Amino acid sequence: MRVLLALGGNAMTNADGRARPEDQIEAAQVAMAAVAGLLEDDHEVVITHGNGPQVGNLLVKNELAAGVVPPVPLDWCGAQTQATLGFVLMDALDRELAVRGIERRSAALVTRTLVDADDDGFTHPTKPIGRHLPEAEARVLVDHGETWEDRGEKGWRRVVASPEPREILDAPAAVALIEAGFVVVANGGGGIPHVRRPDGSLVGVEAVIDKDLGAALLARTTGAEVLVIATDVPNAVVRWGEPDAEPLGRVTVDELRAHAADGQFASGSMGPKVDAVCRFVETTGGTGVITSLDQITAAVAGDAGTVVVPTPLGG
Ligand SMILES: NC(=O)OP(=O)(O)O
Repeated sequence: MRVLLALGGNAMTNADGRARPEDQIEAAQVAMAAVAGLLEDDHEVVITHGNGPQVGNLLVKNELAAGVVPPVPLDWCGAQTQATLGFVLMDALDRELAVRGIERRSAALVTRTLVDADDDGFTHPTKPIGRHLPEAEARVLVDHGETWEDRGEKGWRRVVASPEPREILDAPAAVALIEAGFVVVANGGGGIPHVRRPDGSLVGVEAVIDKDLGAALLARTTGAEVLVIATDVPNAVVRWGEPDAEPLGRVTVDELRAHAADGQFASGSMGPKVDAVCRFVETTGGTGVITSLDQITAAVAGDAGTVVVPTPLGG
């Protein structure tokens, strides 16, 4: 089967959310063990990844160095994260494949994604990026024109525009590489957001696309049969944090949509993951999976994780 694996920002940092190079290399190694497991089971694997921590760190570097070297816009920062995380993932996969004696080549594709210039996301920033700060420090940055919001016990986090992904512009290149046998890393950070000008040309815009929604579109566009959203918990859970909390196993897409409508999944964390797998299942009839990295091979076999399937006719 062709499997699209979406790695969250947390899968590319250490347990405290730190994104030093060594943290990212170590986290990538864990993720690529899961990919190698899927390859051993004869699946084709396409990988995408988040970039929230990394793109936020690049913006901070921009600000600190502004008087010395020219700052670059947010779409440039997103492109830089695709390149950096792409090579880190490829190196980690090569190491894992060598240990297991598997021969497979990989490629990381700088990928542009089309968004609408008048998307509400440009006027209502929702995408959390970068580090958490205490409220007092965040409010100083708000006074300088940035948008920050309270993200709970970890503190405040900057939020930026996050328009809806409409088209993976470079999907044909990804498909060509997949068909040629490559393990492809594509559409990192949801893709580099672009709009089409009235004359038909493309231009990058300052935003960060939700990588789960980008993953759902990439999975559909590349003909994946399974979309796996890897996160830090083995299942989506209803009544999270309550004594009768219930991890969801196999559910229909209508059942999962009903839980979402009931407010069971937090926006900015489990909410977009649930929305992404539902979109994928609804538009393709394929299977959506939400699970942790260590459960991925079992989840793709239907034996672990939250496995979302089409609602039967009349169901
Ligand atoms: N772009 C994006 O959604 O990144 P994270 O998953 O790391 O937040």
